[in-house]
Amino acid sequence: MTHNVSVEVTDGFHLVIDALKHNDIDTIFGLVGIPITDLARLAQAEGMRFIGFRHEQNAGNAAAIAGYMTKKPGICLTVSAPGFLNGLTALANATTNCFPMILISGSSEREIVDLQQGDYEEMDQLNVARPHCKAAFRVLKAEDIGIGIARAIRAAVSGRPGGVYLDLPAQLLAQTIEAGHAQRSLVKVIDAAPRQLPAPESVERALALLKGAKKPLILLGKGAAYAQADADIRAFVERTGIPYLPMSMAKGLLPDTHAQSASAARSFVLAEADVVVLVGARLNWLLAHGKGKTWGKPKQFVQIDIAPTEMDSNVAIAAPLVGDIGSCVGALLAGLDGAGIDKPDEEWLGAIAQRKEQNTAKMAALLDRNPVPMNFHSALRSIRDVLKEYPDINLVNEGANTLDFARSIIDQYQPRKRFDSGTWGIMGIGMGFAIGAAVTSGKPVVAVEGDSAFGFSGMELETICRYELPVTTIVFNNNGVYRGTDVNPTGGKDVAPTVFVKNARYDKMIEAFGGIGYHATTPEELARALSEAIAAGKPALINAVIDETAGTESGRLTNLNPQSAAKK
Ligand SMILES: Cc1ncc(Cc2csc(CCOP(=O)(O)OP(=O)(O)O)c2C)c(N)n1
Repeated sequence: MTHNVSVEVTDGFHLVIDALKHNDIDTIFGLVGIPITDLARLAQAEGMRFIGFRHEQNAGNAAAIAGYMTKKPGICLTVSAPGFLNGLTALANATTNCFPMILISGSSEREIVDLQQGDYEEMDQLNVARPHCKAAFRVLKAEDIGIGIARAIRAAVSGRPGGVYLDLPAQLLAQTIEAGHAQRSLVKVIDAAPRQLPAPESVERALALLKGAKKPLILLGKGAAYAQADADIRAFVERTGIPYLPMSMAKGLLPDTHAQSASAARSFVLAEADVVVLVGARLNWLLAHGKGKTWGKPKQFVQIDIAPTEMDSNVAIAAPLVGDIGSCVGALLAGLDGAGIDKPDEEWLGAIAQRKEQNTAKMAALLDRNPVPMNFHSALRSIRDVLKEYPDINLVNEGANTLDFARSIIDQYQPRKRFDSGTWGIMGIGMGFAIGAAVTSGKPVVAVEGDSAFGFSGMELETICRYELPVTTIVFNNNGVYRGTDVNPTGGKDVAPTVFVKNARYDKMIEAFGGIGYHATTPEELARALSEAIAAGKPALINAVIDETAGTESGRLTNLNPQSAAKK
Protein backbone atom coordinates (compact mmCIF):
# COMPACT_ATOMS: atom_id res chain seq x y z
CA MET A 1 0.00 0.00 0.00
CA THR A 2 1.44 3.43 -0.89
CA HIS A 3 0.87 6.40 1.33
CA ASN A 4 0.66 9.79 -0.44
CA VAL A 5 2.39 11.99 2.09
CA SER A 6 2.24 15.61 0.91
CA VAL A 7 5.56 17.35 1.56
CA GLU A 8 5.41 21.12 1.81
CA VAL A 9 8.08 22.68 -0.42
CA THR A 10 9.32 26.15 -1.12
CA ASP A 11 11.69 27.47 -3.81
CA GLY A 12 14.69 29.71 -4.35
CA PHE A 13 12.57 32.81 -4.95
CA HIS A 14 10.87 32.51 -1.57
CA LEU A 15 14.09 31.55 0.18
CA VAL A 16 15.92 34.69 -0.96
CA ILE A 17 13.09 36.84 0.39
CA ASP A 18 12.94 34.84 3.64
CA ALA A 19 16.72 35.16 4.12
CA LEU A 20 16.66 38.94 3.63
CA LYS A 21 13.67 39.41 5.96
CA HIS A 22 15.30 37.05 8.48
CA ASN A 23 18.07 39.65 8.70
CA ASP A 24 15.71 42.61 9.10
CA ILE A 25 16.18 43.85 5.53
CA ASP A 26 12.91 45.33 4.29
CA THR A 27 13.74 47.23 1.09
CA ILE A 28 15.12 46.33 -2.32
CA PHE A 29 16.13 48.90 -4.94
CA GLY A 30 16.26 47.47 -8.45
CA LEU A 31 15.07 47.15 -12.03
CA VAL A 32 13.12 44.07 -13.11
CA GLY A 33 13.63 41.71 -16.05
CA ILE A 34 14.58 38.07 -16.74
CA PRO A 35 15.20 36.22 -14.36
CA ILE A 36 14.35 38.42 -11.39
CA THR A 37 10.97 40.01 -12.18
CA ASP A 38 9.09 37.41 -10.14
CA LEU A 39 11.59 37.88 -7.30
CA ALA A 40 10.65 41.58 -7.20
CA ARG A 41 6.93 40.76 -7.34
CA LEU A 42 7.30 38.22 -4.55
CA ALA A 43 9.31 40.63 -2.41
CA GLN A 44 6.50 43.14 -2.62
CA ALA A 45 3.85 40.49 -2.04
CA GLU A 46 5.71 39.35 1.09
CA GLY A 47 5.69 42.88 2.52
CA MET A 48 9.08 44.20 1.43
CA ARG A 49 9.38 47.52 -0.39
CA PHE A 50 10.61 47.10 -3.96
CA ILE A 51 11.60 50.45 -5.44
CA GLY A 52 11.75 50.10 -9.23
CA PHE A 53 14.20 52.36 -11.08
CA ARG A 54 14.80 53.40 -14.71
CA HIS A 55 18.53 52.56 -14.66
CA GLU A 56 20.33 50.06 -12.42
CA GLN A 57 23.16 52.46 -11.55
CA ASN A 58 20.67 54.73 -9.79
CA ALA A 59 19.14 51.78 -7.96
CA GLY A 60 22.62 50.80 -6.82
CA ASN A 61 23.35 54.34 -5.64
CA ALA A 62 20.10 54.35 -3.67
CA ALA A 63 21.08 51.03 -2.04
CA ALA A 64 24.55 52.37 -1.23
CA ILE A 65 23.32 55.53 0.50
CA ALA A 66 20.72 53.49 2.40
CA GLY A 67 23.62 51.41 3.69
CA TYR A 68 25.59 54.51 4.69
CA MET A 69 22.59 55.92 6.55
CA THR A 70 21.61 52.71 8.40
CA LYS A 71 24.82 50.60 8.71
CA LYS A 72 22.73 47.75 7.21
CA PRO A 73 23.60 46.77 3.64
CA GLY A 74 21.37 48.37 1.01
CA ILE A 75 20.12 45.80 -1.53
CA CYS A 76 20.22 46.36 -5.30
CA LEU A 77 18.60 43.75 -7.56
CA THR A 78 19.33 43.58 -11.30
CA VAL A 79 19.05 41.31 -14.27
CA SER A 80 22.15 39.60 -15.67
CA ALA A 81 24.97 40.99 -17.84
CA PRO A 82 23.97 44.54 -18.94
CA GLY A 83 21.81 45.08 -15.86
CA PHE A 84 24.60 43.73 -13.65
CA LEU A 85 27.14 45.97 -15.43
CA ASN A 86 24.92 49.03 -14.94
CA GLY A 87 24.81 48.23 -11.23
CA LEU A 88 28.53 47.58 -11.04
CA THR A 89 29.46 51.27 -11.18
CA ALA A 90 27.38 51.87 -8.07
CA LEU A 91 28.90 48.80 -6.40
CA ALA A 92 32.42 50.03 -7.15
CA ASN A 93 31.55 53.53 -5.93
CA ALA A 94 30.07 52.07 -2.74
CA THR A 95 33.26 50.10 -2.14
CA THR A 96 35.41 53.17 -2.77
CA ASN A 97 33.30 55.19 -0.32
CA CYS A 98 32.93 52.37 2.26
CA PHE A 99 29.14 52.26 1.92
CA PRO A 100 27.70 48.78 2.72
CA MET A 101 25.57 47.44 -0.12
CA ILE A 102 24.86 44.12 -1.81
CA LEU A 103 24.35 43.90 -5.57
CA ILE A 104 22.24 40.80 -6.27
CA SER A 105 22.08 39.89 -9.96
CA GLY A 106 20.44 37.05 -11.79
CA SER A 107 22.89 35.19 -14.00
CA SER A 108 23.17 32.54 -16.64
CA GLU A 109 23.81 28.90 -15.77
CA ARG A 110 27.40 27.98 -15.00
CA GLU A 111 27.55 25.14 -17.48
CA ILE A 112 26.63 27.52 -20.33
CA VAL A 113 28.78 30.44 -19.15
CA ASP A 114 31.84 28.26 -18.58
CA LEU A 115 31.55 26.78 -22.06
CA GLN A 116 30.76 30.24 -23.47
CA GLN A 117 27.79 28.82 -25.35
CA GLY A 118 26.03 32.14 -25.81
CA ASP A 119 23.16 32.29 -23.33
CA TYR A 120 20.72 35.24 -23.17
CA GLU A 121 22.65 38.05 -21.43
CA GLU A 122 25.55 35.68 -20.77
CA MET A 123 28.46 36.96 -18.69
CA ASP A 124 30.84 35.56 -16.10
CA GLN A 125 29.54 38.18 -13.65
CA LEU A 126 31.26 36.79 -10.56
CA ASN A 127 34.71 37.25 -12.06
CA VAL A 128 33.83 40.64 -13.56
CA ALA A 129 32.62 41.85 -10.16
CA ARG A 130 35.50 40.60 -8.01
CA PRO A 131 38.05 43.38 -8.71
CA HIS A 132 35.44 46.08 -8.04
CA CYS A 133 33.94 45.05 -4.75
CA LYS A 134 34.88 43.90 -1.26
CA ALA A 135 33.63 40.32 -1.71
CA ALA A 136 31.73 38.27 -4.30
CA PHE A 137 29.77 35.04 -3.85
CA ARG A 138 27.68 32.74 -6.02
CA VAL A 139 24.96 30.36 -4.78
CA LEU A 140 24.16 27.21 -6.76
CA LYS A 141 21.99 25.24 -4.32
CA ALA A 142 18.76 26.49 -2.70
CA GLU A 143 19.89 25.15 0.68
CA ASP A 144 22.88 27.54 0.49
CA ILE A 145 20.82 30.70 -0.03
CA GLY A 146 20.63 31.37 3.71
CA ILE A 147 24.38 31.15 4.20
CA GLY A 148 25.02 33.06 0.98
CA ILE A 149 22.91 36.02 2.09
CA ALA A 150 24.50 35.87 5.56
CA ARG A 151 28.01 35.90 4.13
CA ALA A 152 27.14 38.84 1.91
CA ILE A 153 25.68 40.82 4.83
CA ARG A 154 28.68 40.20 7.07
CA ALA A 155 31.15 40.99 4.31
CA ALA A 156 29.36 44.27 3.51
CA VAL A 157 29.29 45.72 7.04
CA SER A 158 32.21 44.15 8.95
CA GLY A 159 35.61 45.82 9.09
CA ARG A 160 35.77 48.55 6.46
CA PRO A 161 32.25 48.53 4.94
CA GLY A 162 31.83 48.15 1.20
CA GLY A 163 30.06 46.63 -1.76
CA VAL A 164 29.43 42.89 -2.10
CA TYR A 165 28.27 41.01 -5.20
CA LEU A 166 25.90 38.03 -4.88
CA ASP A 167 25.39 35.97 -8.05
CA LEU A 168 22.10 34.02 -8.29
CA PRO A 169 21.82 31.85 -11.44
CA ALA A 170 18.28 31.68 -12.83
CA GLN A 171 17.93 27.92 -12.14
CA LEU A 172 18.66 28.48 -8.46
CA LEU A 173 15.57 30.62 -8.04
CA ALA A 174 13.37 27.93 -9.54
CA GLN A 175 14.88 25.12 -7.42
CA THR A 176 12.45 23.60 -4.89
CA ILE A 177 13.40 22.56 -1.36
CA GLU A 178 11.49 20.96 1.49
CA ALA A 179 10.04 23.82 3.55
CA GLY A 180 11.34 22.63 6.91
CA HIS A 181 14.83 22.14 5.51
CA ALA A 182 14.60 25.60 3.94
CA GLN A 183 13.60 27.22 7.23
CA ARG A 184 16.48 25.53 9.02
CA SER A 185 18.92 26.72 6.34
CA LEU A 186 18.27 30.39 7.14
CA VAL A 187 21.07 32.19 8.99
CA LYS A 188 20.57 35.24 11.20
CA VAL A 189 23.83 37.18 11.18
CA ILE A 190 24.97 37.80 14.76
CA ASP A 191 27.10 40.89 15.49
CA ALA A 192 27.77 41.56 11.82
CA ALA A 193 30.14 44.46 12.51
CA PRO A 194 31.82 43.63 15.83
CA ARG A 195 33.54 46.42 17.75
CA GLN A 196 37.29 46.38 17.24
CA LEU A 197 39.01 47.94 20.23
CA PRO A 198 42.37 49.71 19.82
CA ALA A 199 45.42 48.41 21.66
CA PRO A 200 45.92 50.34 24.94
CA GLU A 201 49.48 51.22 23.96
CA SER A 202 48.23 52.78 20.71
CA VAL A 203 45.84 54.98 22.72
CA GLU A 204 48.65 56.04 25.05
CA ARG A 205 50.89 56.83 22.08
CA ALA A 206 48.21 58.98 20.49
CA LEU A 207 47.49 60.89 23.71
CA ALA A 208 51.21 61.46 24.27
CA LEU A 209 51.51 62.92 20.78
CA LEU A 210 48.57 65.22 21.45
CA LYS A 211 50.09 66.26 24.77
CA GLY A 212 53.10 67.62 22.96
CA ALA A 213 51.11 69.40 20.25
CA LYS A 214 51.19 73.19 20.01
CA LYS A 215 48.88 73.47 16.95
CA PRO A 216 46.61 70.41 16.98
CA LEU A 217 43.86 69.83 14.43
CA ILE A 218 41.12 67.19 14.21
CA LEU A 219 40.02 66.09 10.72
CA LEU A 220 36.62 64.32 10.56
CA GLY A 221 35.97 62.07 7.57
CA LYS A 222 32.75 60.43 6.37
CA GLY A 223 33.89 57.33 8.27
CA ALA A 224 33.34 59.36 11.45
CA ALA A 225 29.79 60.16 10.30
CA TYR A 226 29.14 56.53 9.33
CA ALA A 227 30.29 55.33 12.80
CA GLN A 228 27.23 56.85 14.52
CA ALA A 229 29.42 57.69 17.54
CA ASP A 230 28.18 61.28 17.36
CA ALA A 231 28.15 62.11 21.08
CA ASP A 232 31.66 60.79 21.74
CA ILE A 233 33.08 62.52 18.67
CA ARG A 234 31.53 65.80 19.75
CA ALA A 235 32.78 65.27 23.30
CA PHE A 236 36.31 64.58 22.05
CA VAL A 237 36.33 67.81 20.03
CA GLU A 238 34.81 69.91 22.80
CA ARG A 239 36.75 68.45 25.75
CA THR A 240 40.09 68.84 23.98
CA GLY A 241 39.14 72.27 22.59
CA ILE A 242 41.00 71.30 19.39
CA PRO A 243 39.81 73.00 16.17
CA TYR A 244 38.28 70.58 13.66
CA LEU A 245 37.75 70.32 9.92
CA PRO A 246 34.88 68.17 8.57
CA MET A 247 35.23 66.56 5.15
CA SER A 248 32.09 67.18 3.11
CA MET A 249 30.01 64.17 4.25
CA ALA A 250 31.19 64.61 7.84
CA LYS A 251 29.63 68.08 7.94
CA GLY A 252 26.93 68.21 10.58
CA LEU A 253 28.68 65.87 13.05
CA LEU A 254 29.03 69.16 14.86
CA PRO A 255 26.97 72.06 13.48
CA ASP A 256 28.93 73.98 10.82
CA THR A 257 28.31 77.06 12.95
CA HIS A 258 30.26 75.52 15.87
CA ALA A 259 32.94 77.81 17.34
CA GLN A 260 35.65 75.14 16.93
CA SER A 261 34.96 74.63 13.22
CA ALA A 262 38.01 75.67 11.22
CA SER A 263 36.33 75.22 7.82
CA ALA A 264 36.58 78.93 7.03
CA ALA A 265 40.33 78.72 7.64
CA ARG A 266 40.90 75.35 5.95
CA SER A 267 44.06 76.20 3.99
CA PHE A 268 45.63 77.90 7.01
CA VAL A 269 45.05 75.08 9.51
CA LEU A 270 46.16 72.34 7.10
CA ALA A 271 49.41 74.19 6.45
CA GLU A 272 50.09 75.30 10.01
CA ALA A 273 48.94 72.42 12.25
CA ASP A 274 51.70 70.36 13.87
CA VAL A 275 49.67 67.32 15.00
CA VAL A 276 46.65 66.18 12.98
CA VAL A 277 44.13 63.61 14.26
CA LEU A 278 42.46 61.84 11.30
CA VAL A 279 39.09 60.35 12.34
CA GLY A 280 37.73 58.15 9.55
CA ALA A 281 39.43 60.38 6.98
CA ARG A 282 41.88 58.88 4.49
CA LEU A 283 44.85 60.88 3.17
CA ASN A 284 43.78 60.45 -0.49
CA TRP A 285 43.49 63.03 -3.29
CA LEU A 286 40.87 64.98 -1.36
CA LEU A 287 43.56 65.77 1.23
CA ALA A 288 46.44 66.12 -1.25
CA HIS A 289 47.78 62.74 -0.06
CA GLY A 290 48.95 64.35 3.18
CA LYS A 291 51.91 66.11 1.59
CA GLY A 292 53.00 69.02 -0.60
CA LYS A 293 52.18 72.70 -0.33
CA THR A 294 48.68 72.07 1.03
CA TRP A 295 50.25 70.64 4.18
CA GLY A 296 53.11 73.13 4.48
CA LYS A 297 55.25 72.33 7.50
CA PRO A 298 55.98 68.65 8.44
CA LYS A 299 53.15 67.10 10.44
CA GLN A 300 52.68 64.27 12.84
CA PHE A 301 49.52 62.26 12.25
CA VAL A 302 47.30 60.32 14.61
CA GLN A 303 45.11 58.16 12.37
CA ILE A 304 41.98 56.34 13.49
CA ASP A 305 40.90 53.71 10.98
CA ILE A 306 39.49 50.22 11.12
CA ALA A 307 41.92 49.00 8.45
CA PRO A 308 45.52 48.60 9.70
CA THR A 309 46.73 48.72 6.09
CA GLU A 310 45.39 52.27 5.73
CA MET A 311 48.24 53.44 7.97
CA ASP A 312 51.26 54.86 6.09
CA SER A 313 49.23 54.66 2.83
CA ASN A 314 50.51 58.09 1.78
CA VAL A 315 52.69 59.44 4.58
CA ALA A 316 54.11 58.04 7.83
CA ILE A 317 51.60 57.82 10.64
CA ALA A 318 53.19 58.57 14.02
CA ALA A 319 50.31 57.21 16.09
CA PRO A 320 48.15 54.62 14.33
CA LEU A 321 44.92 53.84 16.18
CA VAL A 322 43.40 50.72 14.62
CA GLY A 323 39.83 49.85 15.48
CA ASP A 324 36.27 50.96 14.95
CA ILE A 325 35.89 54.69 15.29
CA GLY A 326 33.44 54.52 18.21
CA SER A 327 35.81 52.32 20.24
CA CYS A 328 38.87 54.40 19.36
CA VAL A 329 37.30 57.77 20.18
CA GLY A 330 35.82 56.28 23.35
CA ALA A 331 39.28 55.06 24.42
CA LEU A 332 40.83 58.49 23.75
CA LEU A 333 38.07 60.13 25.78
CA ALA A 334 38.61 57.70 28.65
CA GLY A 335 42.33 58.46 28.72
CA LEU A 336 42.01 62.23 28.26
CA ASP A 337 41.89 63.30 31.89
CA GLY A 338 44.90 61.20 32.84
CA ALA A 339 46.95 62.37 29.86
CA GLY A 340 47.37 65.91 31.11
CA ILE A 341 46.65 67.43 27.73
CA ASP A 342 46.26 71.20 27.88
CA LYS A 343 43.82 73.16 25.76
CA PRO A 344 45.45 74.42 22.53
CA ASP A 345 47.55 77.60 22.71
CA GLU A 346 45.53 80.78 22.59
CA GLU A 347 48.01 81.94 19.93
CA TRP A 348 46.96 79.02 17.69
CA LEU A 349 43.25 79.53 18.34
CA GLY A 350 43.60 83.30 17.88
CA ALA A 351 45.37 82.91 14.56
CA ILE A 352 42.61 80.58 13.34
CA ALA A 353 39.90 82.98 14.52
CA GLN A 354 41.56 85.83 12.67
CA ARG A 355 41.84 83.80 9.45
CA LYS A 356 38.21 82.69 9.80
CA GLU A 357 37.10 86.29 10.21
CA GLN A 358 39.04 87.42 7.12
CA ASN A 359 37.79 84.58 4.92
CA THR A 360 34.20 84.84 6.18
CA ALA A 361 34.22 88.55 5.29
CA LYS A 362 35.52 87.78 1.79
CA MET A 363 32.82 85.13 1.28
CA ALA A 364 30.15 87.49 2.64
CA ALA A 365 31.13 90.08 0.05
CA LEU A 366 30.74 87.48 -2.71
CA LEU A 367 27.42 86.26 -1.29
CA ASP A 368 25.99 89.75 -0.91
CA ARG A 369 26.20 90.46 -4.61
CA ASN A 370 23.07 90.05 -6.72
CA PRO A 371 24.24 89.76 -10.32
CA VAL A 372 21.75 89.22 -13.13
CA PRO A 373 21.53 86.44 -14.11
CA MET A 374 22.26 84.68 -10.82
CA ASN A 375 25.69 83.21 -10.24
CA PHE A 376 26.60 80.20 -8.09
CA HIS A 377 27.11 82.34 -4.99
CA SER A 378 23.85 84.27 -5.09
CA ALA A 379 21.86 81.11 -5.82
CA LEU A 380 23.60 79.17 -3.02
CA ARG A 381 23.10 82.05 -0.56
CA SER A 382 19.41 81.85 -1.28
CA ILE A 383 19.36 78.06 -0.74
CA ARG A 384 21.49 78.34 2.41
CA ASP A 385 19.08 80.85 3.96
CA VAL A 386 16.04 78.64 3.27
CA LEU A 387 17.68 75.40 4.48
CA LYS A 388 18.72 77.11 7.73
CA GLU A 389 15.04 76.67 8.66
CA TYR A 390 15.22 72.91 7.98
CA PRO A 391 18.24 71.63 10.00
CA ASP A 392 17.20 67.98 9.48
CA ILE A 393 16.83 68.23 5.69
CA ASN A 394 18.66 65.61 3.61
CA LEU A 395 20.96 67.36 1.12
CA VAL A 396 22.30 65.70 -2.05
CA ASN A 397 24.95 67.61 -3.98
CA GLU A 398 26.94 67.03 -7.17
CA GLY A 399 28.46 68.97 -10.06
CA ALA A 400 31.70 70.87 -10.37
CA ASN A 401 31.19 74.49 -9.32
CA THR A 402 27.82 73.48 -7.86
CA LEU A 403 29.56 70.92 -5.64
CA ASP A 404 32.65 72.98 -4.77
CA PHE A 405 30.76 76.12 -3.75
CA ALA A 406 27.80 74.40 -2.07
CA ARG A 407 30.19 72.43 0.15
CA SER A 408 31.41 75.63 1.80
CA ILE A 409 28.26 77.78 1.55
CA ILE A 410 25.42 75.47 2.67
CA ASP A 411 25.74 74.71 6.39
CA GLN A 412 24.87 71.32 7.85
CA TYR A 413 23.51 71.01 11.38
CA GLN A 414 23.04 67.27 11.85
CA PRO A 415 25.16 64.22 10.96
CA ARG A 416 24.54 61.97 7.94
CA LYS A 417 22.40 64.55 6.13
CA ARG A 418 24.78 65.46 3.29
CA PHE A 419 25.36 63.00 0.45
CA ASP A 420 27.67 63.91 -2.40
CA SER A 421 30.18 62.80 -5.02
CA GLY A 422 32.45 61.52 -2.27
CA THR A 423 35.82 59.85 -2.62
CA TRP A 424 35.66 59.28 -6.36
CA GLY A 425 34.21 62.67 -7.27
CA ILE A 426 31.68 60.72 -9.34
CA MET A 427 28.86 62.40 -11.24
CA GLY A 428 25.49 60.71 -11.47
CA ILE A 429 24.80 59.92 -7.82
CA GLY A 430 22.12 62.61 -7.57
CA MET A 431 18.72 61.06 -8.10
CA GLY A 432 19.74 57.64 -6.80
CA PHE A 433 21.04 59.14 -3.55
CA ALA A 434 17.97 61.37 -3.32
CA ILE A 435 15.60 58.40 -3.68
CA GLY A 436 17.64 56.26 -1.29
CA ALA A 437 17.69 59.04 1.33
CA ALA A 438 13.96 59.79 0.96
CA VAL A 439 12.93 56.10 1.14
CA THR A 440 15.28 55.37 4.05
CA SER A 441 14.55 58.44 6.16
CA GLY A 442 10.96 59.20 5.15
CA LYS A 443 12.05 62.84 5.34
CA PRO A 444 12.35 65.59 2.66
CA VAL A 445 15.38 65.70 0.39
CA VAL A 446 16.85 68.64 -1.52
CA ALA A 447 19.22 67.78 -4.38
CA VAL A 448 21.47 70.64 -5.55
CA GLU A 449 22.66 69.56 -8.99
CA GLY A 450 24.93 70.89 -11.69
CA ASP A 451 23.08 70.64 -15.01
CA SER A 452 25.57 68.13 -16.40
CA ALA A 453 25.56 66.06 -13.21
CA PHE A 454 21.75 66.01 -13.17
CA GLY A 455 21.75 64.63 -16.69
CA PHE A 456 23.32 61.35 -15.59
CA SER A 457 20.28 60.31 -13.55
CA GLY A 458 17.52 62.74 -14.56
CA MET A 459 15.14 60.06 -15.84
CA GLU A 460 14.63 58.98 -12.24
CA LEU A 461 12.36 62.04 -11.86
CA GLU A 462 9.70 59.59 -13.03
CA THR A 463 10.67 57.22 -10.20
CA ILE A 464 10.50 60.07 -7.69
CA CYS A 465 7.02 61.02 -8.98
CA ARG A 466 5.83 57.39 -9.12
CA TYR A 467 6.59 56.87 -5.41
CA GLU A 468 5.51 60.45 -4.58
CA LEU A 469 8.79 61.11 -2.75
CA PRO A 470 9.40 64.50 -1.04
CA VAL A 471 12.40 65.29 -3.24
CA THR A 472 13.10 68.81 -4.51
CA THR A 473 15.72 68.87 -7.25
CA ILE A 474 17.41 72.20 -8.00
CA VAL A 475 19.21 72.21 -11.35
CA PHE A 476 21.92 74.87 -11.61
CA ASN A 477 21.40 75.54 -15.29
CA ASN A 478 24.42 77.30 -16.79
CA ASN A 479 24.05 75.71 -20.22
CA GLY A 480 26.87 73.22 -19.98
CA VAL A 481 29.58 71.25 -18.23
CA TYR A 482 31.30 73.75 -15.88
CA ARG A 483 29.92 76.66 -18.00
CA GLY A 484 28.06 77.19 -21.25
CA THR A 485 30.28 79.53 -23.27
CA ASP A 486 32.75 77.32 -25.10
CA VAL A 487 32.63 77.48 -28.90
CA ASN A 488 33.64 75.07 -31.66
CA PRO A 489 36.95 76.57 -32.91
CA THR A 490 36.28 75.29 -36.47
CA GLY A 491 33.08 77.35 -36.72
CA GLY A 492 31.35 74.08 -37.65
CA LYS A 493 27.72 73.44 -36.74
CA ASP A 494 28.54 71.06 -33.87
CA VAL A 495 28.51 72.87 -30.53
CA ALA A 496 31.60 72.69 -28.30
CA PRO A 497 32.06 69.47 -26.28
CA THR A 498 31.00 71.14 -23.00
CA VAL A 499 27.90 73.01 -24.18
CA PHE A 500 24.22 71.98 -23.82
CA VAL A 501 20.96 73.24 -25.31
CA LYS A 502 20.82 76.89 -24.30
CA ASN A 503 18.22 77.89 -21.69
CA ALA A 504 16.82 74.40 -21.35
CA ARG A 505 13.73 74.10 -19.15
CA TYR A 506 14.37 71.16 -16.84
CA ASP A 507 11.29 72.15 -14.86
CA LYS A 508 9.16 70.95 -17.78
CA MET A 509 10.66 67.45 -17.42
CA ILE A 510 9.13 66.80 -14.00
CA GLU A 511 5.76 68.20 -15.12
CA ALA A 512 5.67 65.37 -17.65
CA PHE A 513 5.43 62.95 -14.69
CA GLY A 514 3.03 64.98 -12.57
CA GLY A 515 5.64 66.72 -10.46
CA ILE A 516 5.80 70.45 -9.75
CA GLY A 517 8.16 72.50 -11.94
CA TYR A 518 9.51 75.95 -11.04
CA HIS A 519 11.60 78.30 -13.17
CA ALA A 520 13.76 80.67 -11.07
CA THR A 521 15.81 83.52 -12.48
CA THR A 522 16.46 85.42 -9.22
CA PRO A 523 17.50 84.44 -5.68
CA GLU A 524 14.06 85.59 -4.45
CA GLU A 525 12.26 83.36 -6.95
CA LEU A 526 14.58 80.48 -6.01
CA ALA A 527 13.97 80.95 -2.27
CA ARG A 528 10.22 81.17 -2.75
CA ALA A 529 10.11 78.05 -4.94
CA LEU A 530 12.32 76.06 -2.56
CA SER A 531 10.30 76.99 0.53
CA GLU A 532 7.05 76.14 -1.28
CA ALA A 533 8.39 72.82 -2.58
CA ILE A 534 9.71 71.67 0.81
CA ALA A 535 6.45 72.64 2.51
CA ALA A 536 4.41 70.77 -0.12
CA GLY A 537 6.48 67.59 0.43
CA LYS A 538 5.92 66.50 -3.15
CA PRO A 539 8.27 65.81 -6.09
CA ALA A 540 9.48 69.16 -7.46
CA LEU A 541 12.20 70.54 -9.71
CA ILE A 542 13.49 74.09 -9.74
CA ASN A 543 15.26 75.16 -12.93
CA ALA A 544 17.67 77.78 -11.53
CA VAL A 545 19.08 79.94 -14.31
CA ILE A 546 22.79 80.52 -13.62
CA ASP A 547 25.03 82.89 -15.58
CA GLU A 548 26.64 80.67 -18.22
CA THR A 549 29.93 82.56 -17.85
CA ALA A 550 30.04 82.02 -14.08
CA GLY A 551 31.62 78.57 -13.87
CA THR A 552 35.28 77.62 -13.88
CA GLU A 553 36.56 74.35 -15.24
CA SER A 554 38.13 72.10 -12.62
CA GLY A 555 41.22 70.06 -13.23
CA ARG A 556 42.03 71.35 -16.72
CA LEU A 557 45.16 69.36 -17.49
CA THR A 558 45.93 71.28 -20.71
CA ASN A 559 46.45 74.37 -18.57
CA LEU A 560 49.40 72.53 -17.04
CA ASN A 561 51.02 72.29 -20.47
CA PRO A 562 52.29 75.75 -21.57
CA GLN A 563 52.49 74.70 -25.24
CA SER A 564 48.80 73.74 -25.50
CA ALA A 565 47.79 76.72 -23.34
CA ALA A 566 49.75 79.01 -25.72
CA LYS A 567 47.74 77.69 -28.67
CA LYS A 568 44.45 78.96 -27.17
C1 LIG B 1 30.64 59.49 -14.16
C2 LIG B 1 31.43 60.75 -14.38
N1 LIG B 1 31.57 61.25 -15.64
C3 LIG B 1 32.29 62.38 -15.85
C4 LIG B 1 32.89 63.04 -14.82
C5 LIG B 1 33.70 64.31 -15.05
C6 LIG B 1 32.99 65.49 -14.46
C7 LIG B 1 33.36 66.09 -13.29
S1 LIG B 1 32.34 67.36 -12.85
C8 LIG B 1 31.35 67.10 -14.19
C9 LIG B 1 30.09 67.92 -14.41
C10 LIG B 1 30.34 69.36 -14.31
O1 LIG B 1 29.25 70.02 -14.92
P1 LIG B 1 28.01 70.47 -14.08
O2 LIG B 1 27.15 71.26 -14.98
O3 LIG B 1 27.37 69.33 -13.39
O4 LIG B 1 28.65 71.31 -12.96
P2 LIG B 1 28.79 72.89 -12.71
O5 LIG B 1 30.22 73.26 -12.95
O6 LIG B 1 28.42 73.01 -11.30
O7 LIG B 1 27.86 73.61 -13.64
C11 LIG B 1 31.82 66.07 -14.99
C12 LIG B 1 31.14 65.63 -16.24
C13 LIG B 1 32.74 62.48 -13.51
N2 LIG B 1 33.32 63.06 -12.42
N3 LIG B 1 31.98 61.37 -13.31
